[in-house]
Amino acid sequence: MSNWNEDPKVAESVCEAAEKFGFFQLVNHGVPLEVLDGVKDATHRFFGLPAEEKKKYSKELSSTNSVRFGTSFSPDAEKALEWKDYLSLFYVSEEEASALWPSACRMKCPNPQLTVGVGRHSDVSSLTFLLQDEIGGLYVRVNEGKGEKDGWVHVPPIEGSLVINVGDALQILSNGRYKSVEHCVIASGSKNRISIPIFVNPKPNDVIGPLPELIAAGEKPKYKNILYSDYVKHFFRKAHDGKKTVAFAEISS
Ligand SMILES: O=C(O)CCC(=O)C(=O)O
Ligand SMILES: [Fe+2]
Repeated sequence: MSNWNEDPKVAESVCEAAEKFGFFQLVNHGVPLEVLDGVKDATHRFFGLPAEEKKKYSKELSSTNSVRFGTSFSPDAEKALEWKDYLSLFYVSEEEASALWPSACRMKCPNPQLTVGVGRHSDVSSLTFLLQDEIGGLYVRVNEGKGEKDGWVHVPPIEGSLVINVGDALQILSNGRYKSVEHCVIASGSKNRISIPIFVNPKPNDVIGPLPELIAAGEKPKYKNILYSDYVKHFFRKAHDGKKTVAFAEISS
């Protein structure tokens, strides 16, 4: 990204990757390495806290909806729990973040072949920016529905890079041009992996649908207009189930 301003090829390859794969990694993005390392250290510090400390941010005890500590994805809906602890921080403003976010996790998975870290899903966001550590385990679906070519590709950790992926909201807004691709995380048998995804979302009260310019240009809308908060609620009502969330917005033919 270092010369995106001068070199039009940078924007072209971003568009091409968003159309073809829906996933790509950014390097030389200008976010200093120390900042990225600081975020990873902070994540380790939080998950390294005693269980009682972390529990203060659980759904039952947290004093705010903007900060939530939990486990799995939707424990009530999952037959087998996903092997994941998370701390969700909903960024509203700098003031709120400094007042409410915790100032500062550990388990080894005894049988990684019997579990998933994060089940197959696509993100509901417009775009996701993901900082992962050096352990790896993120897999992306390629050639979906293309028989033998259908498979999973590992997203190798690259120091200092950010993994970017297109989410369902952008797929819907672009009327399917940019693809929100299925992905999952395989748990490591021996190491604690951390990742910090930043989901850039429409506002809960936004109505999203294929952009009017696209329809004006003669495209047939593939998706209905939907309230984004309804879409997100639909996502969280289910266990992770691949790419099925977007069917909620599809116009049935
Ligand atoms: O941990 C990762 O690399 C990906 C996590 C993920 O896909 C998600 O939280 O939506
Ligand atoms: Fe995801």
